[in-house]
Parts: sequence; structure tokens; C-alpha cells
Amino acid sequence: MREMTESNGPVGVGEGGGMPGPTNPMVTPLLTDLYQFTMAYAYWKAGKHSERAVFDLYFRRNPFGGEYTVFAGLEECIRFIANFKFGEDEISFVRQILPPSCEDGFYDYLRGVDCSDVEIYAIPEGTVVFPRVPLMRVEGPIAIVQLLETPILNLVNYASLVTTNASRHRSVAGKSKLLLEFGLRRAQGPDGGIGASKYCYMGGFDATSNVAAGKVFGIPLRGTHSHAYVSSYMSVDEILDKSLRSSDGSSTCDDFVSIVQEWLSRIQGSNSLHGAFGETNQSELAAFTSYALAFPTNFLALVDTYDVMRSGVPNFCAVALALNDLGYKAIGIRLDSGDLAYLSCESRKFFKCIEEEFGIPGFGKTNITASNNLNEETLDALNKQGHELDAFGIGTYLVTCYAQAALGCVFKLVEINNQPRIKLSEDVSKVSIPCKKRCYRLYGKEGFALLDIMTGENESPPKVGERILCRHPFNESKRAYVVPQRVDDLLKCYWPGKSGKEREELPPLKEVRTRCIKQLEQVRPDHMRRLNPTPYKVSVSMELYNFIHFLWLNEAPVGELQ
Ligand SMILES: Nc1ncnc2c1ncn2[C@@H]1O[C@H](COP(=O)(O)OP(=O)(O)OP(=O)(O)O)[C@@H](O)[C@H]1O
Ligand SMILES: O=P(O)(O)OC[C@H]1O[C@H](OP(=O)(O)OP(=O)(O)O)[C@H](O)[C@@H]1O
Ligand SMILES: O=C(O)c1cccnc1
Ligand SMILES: [Mg+2]
Repeated sequence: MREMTESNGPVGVGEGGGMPGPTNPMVTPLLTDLYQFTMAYAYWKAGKHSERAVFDLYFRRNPFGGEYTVFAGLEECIRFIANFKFGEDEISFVRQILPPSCEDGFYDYLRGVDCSDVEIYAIPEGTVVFPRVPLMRVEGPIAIVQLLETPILNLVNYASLVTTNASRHRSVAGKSKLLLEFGLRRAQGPDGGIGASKYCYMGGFDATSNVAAGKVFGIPLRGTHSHAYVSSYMSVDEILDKSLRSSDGSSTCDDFVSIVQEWLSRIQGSNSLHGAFGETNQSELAAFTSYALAFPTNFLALVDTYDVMRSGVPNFCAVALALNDLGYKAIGIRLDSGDLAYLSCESRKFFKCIEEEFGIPGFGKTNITASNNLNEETLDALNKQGHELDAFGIGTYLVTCYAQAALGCVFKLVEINNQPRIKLSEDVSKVSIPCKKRCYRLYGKEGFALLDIMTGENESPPKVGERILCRHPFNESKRAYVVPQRVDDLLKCYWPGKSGKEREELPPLKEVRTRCIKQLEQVRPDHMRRLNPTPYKVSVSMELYNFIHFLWLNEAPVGELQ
């Protein structure tokens, strides 16, 4: 097995296409559906395998009841196709699974297959995208492109879904909050876990707890500690080495535990907090003290193991104040149960009292992190109630995309041998848009995108300041004239094949993340809102509209009533 490949820097051309393989070594030419091989054989047997096919990858409906999606997974697709080659063991496996009647020549053909004659055009990763617009266009010999269908869909579907999910969590939480992805333990297996960390970061999370993702993708790592750590302590007597050097290294305190206990007494006896709590849990105090001794510069305590306001918060404050005596600044607390809005407000009040009573500047601003089955709805509810939380650790609902099982991207043939093809359906939303197309985003006066328009490959592009008729692809009555102030050509060439075109760079993850955040800020707010968002318009040119309907009538048999 290949090792997981690291992808920090931009990927450049080199030997063998020049790119590292996909991050997950399971992504090989065999990671496809059986029917792709049977079709490939049948194409080959019919002498049709080299016919030039064009496929569009797109989705039909935005996820999570929203009106936008973020496209992700492109870099992994390009890494995959750049390294697409059958090994001997893979060919012998294909030989085993196909019927013995399949001719040897097919396996010789597979041996020579790669993606040097495939072209990939795609919307840049991290772009906000909408239904029906091709996110990727894959052109090449039909047998090869057919084999690529399943792995490409696999690489794009979850990636785009979870990036979108992350972006929605960011949008509810607000720009200023720290968002931490804590999902690895609940993710759908190792790939689900590592993928979630990568794409949640892309979608606007700040950090992950997933160490492997930190190594492989260079994502910032963050974490606190668990209840087990707190409950593993029985008493302060367990702390043997009680010494702590001051933060400037100028002195050493021999008995940090005593300073903590002194502070706890002072807090207990303080005017403003008098009566707020009695005896705190001493085993919890031991755990916090011990953690502070291990990480004096990074002290963050999980305060809900026994009782947040009667034990966790006062104990945290005692340790934080003792650290303060030695020149350290504690980071804060994590709440992992109970009413997070209420507890955050109560904790904030407590911190402010400490700041005032003991004259510790900034203590009132001590960080409060929340976790425990958070999702878009709970974040929204917390906002409505009012809370004092600075950071959110989110796992299960985020990484499993609990609110939407899959994005539903499809890969449809739109042209073969320069002949446009269409897939009809009783359900109009499932009728495919034929032809090799160009896709543009048109912007209005206020700088927001007005709509996307698809045209035929050879039509002249929309021009700034020139009026263009944009039509709904299937609904005759829906049309609008647009005079764009800016026109973005959406599909860029990421894999030129033999076309001689220049290849678009794949930017590092951090750049894709920045692009994604910027894109989301530029979408009109009514498309982004959680409740009843306005659908974004996706249209076709007059010429393409006419052609779709011509082809539709041409291909649909006329019914006969008797
Ligand atoms: N103020 C709030 N408004 C809305 N939802 C909240 C609020 N505070 C917490 N929640 C959510 O309510 C749910 C509480 O879950 P649950 O009752 O299982 O946990 P708990 O009893 O608080 O904690 P545990 O079972 O871990 O001790 C969580 O999903 C949490 O995110
Ligand atoms: O709640 P999530 O969004 O999935 O976030 C991750 C959770 O993982 C940890 O819980 P743990 O595994 O200790 O189990 P718990 O559910 O009993 O808290 C942590 O305390 C969070 O509650
Ligand atoms: O670091 C944490 O606090 C953490 C990490 C993973 C899951 N829950 C919490
Ligand atoms: Mg929990």
C-alpha cells in the first residue's frame, strides 16, 4: 500500500504527470463500480473505446435546505487522474472478475491506459456553486472517462457536502468565533475522518483535533482534555512535583499547589462571590492543577465533570489566578453539557467578578469554549438566546453531515464524437443539459453575482456592459435580460491532456480556504440565509435553450393514444 501523501505546497508538473497520488492510497483505478469495467470492455469489443466523450459532473439540488454549495475535492481528482495507471496485480484482478470469454486484447489495452489524452475543466476548488452548472467537465476516450466516473464522484460528493456543511456552521457562528472540528471519533471511518478535517478547514473552520490531518494537510491543531483526565484524579496528594518556573524563568515556585489552594480560599471568601459556591471538588482541583503544571502556557479546563458553577469554574479560576501570579495567562474553560447559553453567561459573570475583585486585567475575557452535539440549529438557538461563548468544538453533526446524507453529484454524457447527447426523464429536473458548454457568472452593479449562464462551446462569451438574454433551461416563461458589470469564465483547464492548453495551478489548502471564505462573503445574503433562502438563478443562452429543446423533441418518441 502507498502511504498517505502530504499536500502542503502547490502541486507542480514533474515526472509521471508530476503530482503526488491521492491522499488516500485506497484511491486506485479499482475504486470504481464493476459496471464501469463491463462497459469499458463492451466499448473495446465494439471498437468504440477511443471515441471522444464529454461528461459533465454536476448536482441537482443544494444540500441542507440551502441555496448554495461549495465545490471541493478537485485537487484529489487531479492527483488521481495524474497517476491513473493499472498495475499488473490490478489487471489480473479485473481478468478474474470479468467472464472468461473476455478477450486478452482488452487487458493489453488496460495495461496501456492512462489519462494523457483526458482533458479536465473545472470550477476552482472552494468556489460557491449552484445546481446544474458543471463543476467539472471531463473529456477523453469514452472507455477511460467511464472508468473515472465513480472515483471522481466519490472524491467530489462528500468533499463538497462537508465543506458546505462547515461553511454553514461558520455562517451561523459568525466570523469572530473560533470553530474547532472534533469529529474524528464519530466520522465514517478513517477516510471520513481525515476528509472531514481537510474540508471543514476549507469551509471555514479554524482548526482540528485530528493529528493526522494536521500532519498531512498542515491544518492547525487544537484541543483541550477529556472528562477521563479530570476523573482520573482522586486528590491533590497525587501531585508529587509541585514546582513551577515563572513564565519569564526568573524564579521557581516550589509549591504551586499551595498557591492554588490559597487562591481558592480567597475566591471563596471574596465579597462579590461570597455564597456563590461552597466546597469545590478537590479531585477536580487536583486534575486542573496537574494539567496547569504540565501546560502552564496553554491551560484550558473542562469544567463540567462535577458541577460547572459550584466546582468547575471556581476551581479553574483558582488555578488560573495561581498561574497569573507566575506570569502565565490561562486560556479558558470548556463546557460540554447542560444549558450552554446559561452556563456561558454565568461563567462570564464569574470571570468579570474575579477581574474586578482581584484587579486582574483581561480576566473577564477568559475564553469559553462549548461542545456537546452542536449543529447549525443549536448554534442558531444559542445566538437567539444570547451567550458568552467564544469557541465551538463540533464533531458528530458536522462530519457525518447528519442533516443531509449525500450531495448527489452526477456524471452525465453530454457529447460523443462532437454529437451532443441528452438524457431525458419524466422529472424535468433530471433532464441533462447537452453539449460541451461554457459557463459564466454574471455580476451586477452592486458587486453580487446575478446568475450563472451556460452557453454552447462556440458561442461568443457574454461581455461586460452588453445585454444578454438568460433563459431558464426548461421553463419557457422564465427569462431575464442581464447587463453584466463583470463576467467570470467559470471552467478552467486543470488537466490539458493533449490540447496544449495551459494548466491551472492547484493552490495550497490554505489559499483554497481563503478563496472559499471570500466567495461566501460575496454571495447575496438572501441566497445564504437559513430560512427560505432565495434560489440563485442558473440559466442558459437563447441558442443553447433552443438546441436543448430541439434535441429533446428529436430524442423523445411521440406517444400514440388508442
Ligand atoms: N441553550 C441551549 N439552547 C439550545 N440547545 C442547547 C443549549 N444548551 C445546550 N444545548 C444542546 O442541547 C443538547 C443537550 O443534550 P443532552 O441533554 O444529551 O446533554 P446534557 O445532558 O447537557 O449532557 P450530558 O448528557 O453529556 O451530560 C445538546 O445537543 C446541546 O448542544
Ligand atoms: O458532541 P460532538 O459534536 O460529537 O463533539 C465531540 C464530542 O466528543 C467528546 O465527547 P465524548 O467522546 O467524550 O463523549 P460524550 O458524548 O459522552 O461527551 C467531546 O466532549 C464532545 O462532546
Ligand atoms: O480536544 C478536545 O477537547 C476534544 C477533541 C475531540 C473530541 N472532543 C473534544
Ligand atoms: Mg460530549
